[in-house]
Amino acid sequence: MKIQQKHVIESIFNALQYISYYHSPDFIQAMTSAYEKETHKAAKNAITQILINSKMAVFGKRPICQDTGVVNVFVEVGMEVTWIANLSLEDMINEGVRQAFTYVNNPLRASIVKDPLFTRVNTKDNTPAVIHMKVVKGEQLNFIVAAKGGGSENKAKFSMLEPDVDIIDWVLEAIPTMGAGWCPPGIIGIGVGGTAEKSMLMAKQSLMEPIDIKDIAQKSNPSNLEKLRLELFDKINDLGIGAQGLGGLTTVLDVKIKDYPTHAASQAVAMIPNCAATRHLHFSLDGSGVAQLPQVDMDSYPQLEMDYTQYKKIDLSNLTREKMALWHIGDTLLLSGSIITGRDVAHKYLKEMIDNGEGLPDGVNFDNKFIYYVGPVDAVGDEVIGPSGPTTATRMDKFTDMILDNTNILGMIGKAERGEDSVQIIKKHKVTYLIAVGGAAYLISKSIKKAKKIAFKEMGMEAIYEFEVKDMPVTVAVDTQGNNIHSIFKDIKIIH
Ligand SMILES: O=C(O)C[C@H](O)C(=O)O
Repeated sequence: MKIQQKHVIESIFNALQYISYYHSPDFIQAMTSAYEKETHKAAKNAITQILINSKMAVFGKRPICQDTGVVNVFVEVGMEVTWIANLSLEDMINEGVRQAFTYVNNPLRASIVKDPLFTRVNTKDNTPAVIHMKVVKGEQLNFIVAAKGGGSENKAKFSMLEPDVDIIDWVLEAIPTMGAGWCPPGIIGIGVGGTAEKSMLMAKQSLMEPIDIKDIAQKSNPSNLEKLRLELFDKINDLGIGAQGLGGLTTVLDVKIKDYPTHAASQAVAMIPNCAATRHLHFSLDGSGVAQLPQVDMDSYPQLEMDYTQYKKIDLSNLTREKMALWHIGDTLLLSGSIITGRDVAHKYLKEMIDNGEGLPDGVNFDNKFIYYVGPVDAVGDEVIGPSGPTTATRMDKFTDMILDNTNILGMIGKAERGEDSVQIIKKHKVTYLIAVGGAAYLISKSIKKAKKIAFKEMGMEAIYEFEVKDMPVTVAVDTQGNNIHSIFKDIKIIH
């Protein structure tokens, strides 16, 4: 049967919409068992939010995470496939991406910028996808469609090791340098062998496999690669990094490894983490129509609710530095009041304006406010704003002194650890750094009651908003005395 272009486009569209709000059942199962065994309070709270958020996303048919990802597609093209098409396969895939990211009922966040070295202009529809094709025997197309978050992709590692270097040592040294910006608990994908680029590709491909480490552990006769996976799984979790880097029992839900023959002189090793918003879907097209996507059994989600009794309510409109000085790391708060958003590009522009003597943009006033590092998904229907989880604060470290020296800000809200310099600046200014849970974006968005763009309005996800929040759940990560909840990373050079 001939493969029809419209079936490819529609299947890609459906797959991307589907994975924007469905975690796969293996992921839910693995995260649920991480929840059940977690004994560290802060980590358990983060996993609880991730699981509640995941279920809410299904009911709302809205993205699990505001970072709806860069689209990665792996396609196997059967040698006997024939077509009814006038676009190239690459163009068909990109058309599916365009339609999925601009779909009126569930628009996803356009995160892709072109001309990455210079203008970095947003392509507005999240194209192009990163596509890998392989020609295989047969008469069908096999697709893996993934949406990979930027925070986890940023932490990819690669080394050309000497052949006798133990990769366990390399992995255990590299993992802490990734900090928490990759939103653990997640999955670590490793590629070993081949050439430099082949190892990277294998690391990414390995992340597309189902979570099965528990099954491997039950095997009476695991292969050498499986034994290595088990050893790495235990040793990485023994590092104690935990959910969101808060210290805990589960940092990884699985460790995947792919290998390939290599040059006698080489041992290429690549590692790519996948985050708490791991999203990928596999389907085939044989010419008979659009791919049928799996039905999800909602009973596979745990019955969890937020325990608001653990939280202290904070009215931001009458918060003072004296009151804030009583907060301690690990305190869980429900924020109500006005906060201002801003992420990478906004910080860059704010710095330029301050350096030029122009001051802050009209309408932006940080006095006694928190800045929230977020790039939201656009609102749809009667939503105030789409999913709005935190972005990696570590990238904003280089702006911390600029912001604190030039505004009367009370603190920052983001995710992951701050660098030691930022912690000292936070302490000097007697402000705080709060974290929201990366991977709980839809849940967080429900605490945003008003959202108004107030600066850089044409910059899509990089615009500055004023949010009016009611009971937004956060945790104190750096307090006014400079105590740091992410002290596990204190002496580690985080690479970001
Ligand atoms: O872009 C975002 O919203 C978040 C990003 O994926 C990050 O983890 O830093």
